Amino acid sequence: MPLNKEIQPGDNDELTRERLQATFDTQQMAAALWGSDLARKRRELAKKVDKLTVLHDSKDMSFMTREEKLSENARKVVQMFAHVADIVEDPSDDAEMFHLSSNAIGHEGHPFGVHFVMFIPALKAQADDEQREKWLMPALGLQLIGTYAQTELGHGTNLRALETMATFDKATDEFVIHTPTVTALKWWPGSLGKSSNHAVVSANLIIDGKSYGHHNFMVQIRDENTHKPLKGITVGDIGPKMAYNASDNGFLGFDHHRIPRRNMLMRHAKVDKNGVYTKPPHAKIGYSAMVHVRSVMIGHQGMFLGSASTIAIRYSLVRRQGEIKEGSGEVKILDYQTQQHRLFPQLARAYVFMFAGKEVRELYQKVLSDMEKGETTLLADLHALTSGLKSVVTHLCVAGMEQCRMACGGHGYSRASGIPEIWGVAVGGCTYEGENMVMLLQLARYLMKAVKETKKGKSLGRLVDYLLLPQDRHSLIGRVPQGEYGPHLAAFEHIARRQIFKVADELTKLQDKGMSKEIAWQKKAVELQRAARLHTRFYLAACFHRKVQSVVDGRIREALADLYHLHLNYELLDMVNYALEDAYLKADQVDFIREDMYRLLETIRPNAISLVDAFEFSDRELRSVLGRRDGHVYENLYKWAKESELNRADVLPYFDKYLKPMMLAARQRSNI
Ligand SMILES: CCCCCCC/C=C/C(=O)SCCNC(=O)CCNC(=O)[C@H](O)C(C)(C)COP(=O)(O)OP(=O)(O)OC[C@H]1O[C@@H](n2cnc3c(N)ncnc32)[C@H](O)[C@@H]1OP(=O)(O)O
Ligand SMILES: Cc1cc2nc3c(=O)[nH]c(=O)nc-3n(C[C@H](O)[C@H](O)[C@H](O)COP(=O)(O)OP(=O)(O)OC[C@H]3O[C@@H](n4cnc5c(N)ncnc54)[C@H](O)[C@@H]3O)c2cc1C
Repeated sequence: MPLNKEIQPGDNDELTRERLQATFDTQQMAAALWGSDLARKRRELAKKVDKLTVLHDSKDMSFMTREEKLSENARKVVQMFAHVADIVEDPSDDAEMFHLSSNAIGHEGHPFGVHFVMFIPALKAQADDEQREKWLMPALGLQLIGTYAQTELGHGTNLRALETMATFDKATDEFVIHTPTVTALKWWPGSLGKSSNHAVVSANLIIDGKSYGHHNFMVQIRDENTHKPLKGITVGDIGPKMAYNASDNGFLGFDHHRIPRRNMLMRHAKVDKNGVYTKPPHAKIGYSAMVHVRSVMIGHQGMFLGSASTIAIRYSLVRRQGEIKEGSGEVKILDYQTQQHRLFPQLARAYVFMFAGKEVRELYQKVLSDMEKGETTLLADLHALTSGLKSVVTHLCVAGMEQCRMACGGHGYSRASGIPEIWGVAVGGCTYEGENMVMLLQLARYLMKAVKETKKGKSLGRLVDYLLLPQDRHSLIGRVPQGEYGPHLAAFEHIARRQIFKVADELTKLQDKGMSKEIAWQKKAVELQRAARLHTRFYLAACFHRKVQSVVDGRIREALADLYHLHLNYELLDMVNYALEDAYLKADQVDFIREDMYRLLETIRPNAISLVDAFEFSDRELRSVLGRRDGHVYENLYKWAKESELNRADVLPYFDKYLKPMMLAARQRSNI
């Protein structure tokens, strides 16, 4: 029995030979990646979706208009819910449902795109028991379609400047929701434009002329039967985007639209019928739906990068181009060192992002259950961690995916590769749920507070305990036996700690000279976001370490350790300037890291296909001609191109309309 479980009769021989070299069992590696239970469920789920033709794409989405895409994904999402009980074991398991959705629908969006990821989490965390009964149950039962309407045309980041008003009218026991200016129009909410009939709307709470800041309100926006906007509501689609075009991101305006007082989500903050306001236990508890998405998107981004790596690595084993030794025949492009250097670090990142995604989800669940009891101590840690991870992971993912695309040459640029669409979806993550730079500065704020605590000999939290440790002056990389690469991990720690203390000292110096805290912060903002990035990259490396240590099976641990060690080398070289600044690393140590990285590229090469097969992405979910499991790329690229709408006739009307008359006239002129 081959260790790589993806081998099937009829596959491209090149890929089969590659798969036979696996040093580990791909299903066991899948269990390490997803957890054994989820890995099994994913496998069974993909088989079931294969059999259910109602869940299959009616044609390649690349050849559809936006309206066709919306309609196609509405059809499939309805079929998905109709069959959900036969396909998944636990419909309340986000991971299983995400896998079902990737297989059946893909990543271009659908009418329930924000319903499950924000609308329901907002209700779970912020609605009181009576409100949960009224909206959460119907929302879970698909009796309504919800979205999360916070961002406005004029403001997305600075939530304190949101303009939408919710003015309490004591006489009628209602809130009057109003959009006072064009910049106050809600702008961007997913599935708002044409699909949703309910929205959790962020608006400034105003009681007796006093503003209490923005709070969340449940607003029905469309009639449940006719789907027409309700009186006082203007709603529509904001138009095409870079990608994600099966989602109708929308705009929304209110003209003194009235809702009952009890439509304010009142688990934490409350307004009674006399207009008496009760503060929530934590000022930012109303931000929980954002924190929810930030926590799930880490793993999702890892999967996007994993998909792009799968496509590029499989294709690089099918594609032959050029000779390494003259006369010995063309080589697979993955045999070029440059190709391995381009792709294997992306593969390693995909693995660690998925591991980090799992860790951060566990922390989110813990904070959520604490919040249920009114306990909010860990909220700041979770906010700091998710802010940093969200920013670093999305940034590295899209940079990595772009490497994957370029590594596929011309065919990578074709939508047939599947990479342009997932790249377009992933890059949205750099902006949504808090623009990356802004969120890095949120983490930096936490790190600066942590430095203050450290100076008192205390730790602000588990994530910053390392700030209390003394700083080594010189790295031991290459000076002691490699072992588990402890000195490498220590270098990540050193670089992060040094940058964090350095910028904290610089801030203090500026303030000591009389500069205000805010202006000093501005002067050091670039250095602050660097500190946040380095801290997060250390967290990721440490997370990879924890994962490798936890694996019991020797073959899996060895293959995973190769990826981990490559990750350490590659990332350290990427930020080596920080280690050279204080001579922590010497030039010969940098050479040592480079040479070890090249050695690891060669070690990983025979396992490359098995490491991507272990993600167990089905062909249906990859939606890529280049990344097909069976490796039959060329004949299918030709088949795919023939589907292009431009090939419906040999001659298209624009030829007769424009080109032919021009050429005729040119010929006539030349005959004169
Ligand atoms: C998975 C696929 C999904 C695809 C669908 C995608 C759907 C996308 C949806 C969206 O994009 S919804 C809209 C998301 N919008 C944002 O993310 C807005 C970003 N802005 C903010 O989050 C905040 O405004 C801010 C940048 C965090 C700043 O907030 P604010 O000005 O109110 O606070 P500060 O003065 O900066 O900080 C005060 C204090 O509060 C702490 N804090 C801020 N946020 C949180 C939080 N979420 N949880 C806990 N604590 C928080 C902050 O750290 C400060 O603490 P101290 O330093 O004072 O202790
Ligand atoms: C695909 C997609 C889906 C979305 N879905 C939703 C949704 O469902 N619901 C919803 O409410 N919103 C949604 N959004 C909106 C999204 O949350 C906002 O676009 C995002 O929070 C950024 O806000 P902004 O657009 O106002 O950018 P801006 O804040 O205007 O940012 C522009 C630039 O200014 C910089 N900047 C801004 N403030 C600061 C600062 N304090 N310090 C330093 N630099 C700063 C930023 O870093 C950035 O470079 C979605 C957006 C996208 C792209």
